[in-house]
Amino acid sequence: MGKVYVFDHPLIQHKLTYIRKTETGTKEFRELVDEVAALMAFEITRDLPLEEVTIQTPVSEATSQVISGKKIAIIPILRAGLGMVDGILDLIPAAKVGHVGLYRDPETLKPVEYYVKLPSDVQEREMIVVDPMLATGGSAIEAIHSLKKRGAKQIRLMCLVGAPEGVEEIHAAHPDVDIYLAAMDEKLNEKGYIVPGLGDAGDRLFGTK
Ligand SMILES: O=P(O)(O)OC[C@H]1O[C@H](OP(=O)(O)OP(=O)(O)O)[C@H](O)[C@@H]1O
Ligand SMILES: O=c1cc[nH]c(=O)[nH]1
Ligand SMILES: [Mg+2]
Repeated sequence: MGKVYVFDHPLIQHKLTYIRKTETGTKEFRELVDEVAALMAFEITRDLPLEEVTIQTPVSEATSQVISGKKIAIIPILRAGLGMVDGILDLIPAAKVGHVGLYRDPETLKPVEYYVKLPSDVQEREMIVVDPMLATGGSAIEAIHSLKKRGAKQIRLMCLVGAPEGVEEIHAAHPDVDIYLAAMDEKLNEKGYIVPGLGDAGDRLFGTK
């Protein structure tokens, strides 16, 4: 069974509060999502393997540590996942970026896939699937399924806000995938929106409503 981690760092929680607020406009919303994604990337990379190297400081020779070549790919679920990419790349500039295009049908709440483009070395990379919202879980389940179908072996899911219903569905469909959240909210409403949530992440990011 996959694990769920909720990042309780005060900076993440503070910024998330402003992301949630109705009066936060597109520009600020976008900046805050970017900043929270970077802070979450800092937390999620805690377990990256290190190796020792010998270097020369201005004073002496020293043994020091560098990240030992772990290959990472960031996979935003379009559209809203795009809002998290730049913040993560600020911390992991060598990561490759793959895209999975999905939208949730507003009537059925089922995901509809319209685009997939991944790095060619999918099998060797650790994939971090990103999307601000984990609601019913349908979109993330489909995205992860799409990655596995193309050979991905190591997959993690990073979202800003999750609903308990969606987390449960991911565990059932993909027990090998750990989930990383900035907040676990209360529930879904009758339209499949996260309560209290932050509204429609894609529309708020791109100003389409
Ligand atoms: O867990 P689920 O119930 O599947 O819902 C979550 C999905 O819904 C939103 O995308 P949306 O369909 O609004 O597409 P968009 O990002 O293009 O706005 C969100 O960004 C997730 O991808
Ligand atoms: O609350 C929700 C649920 C799905 N998609 C969103 O953007 N927000
Ligand atoms: Mg949307």
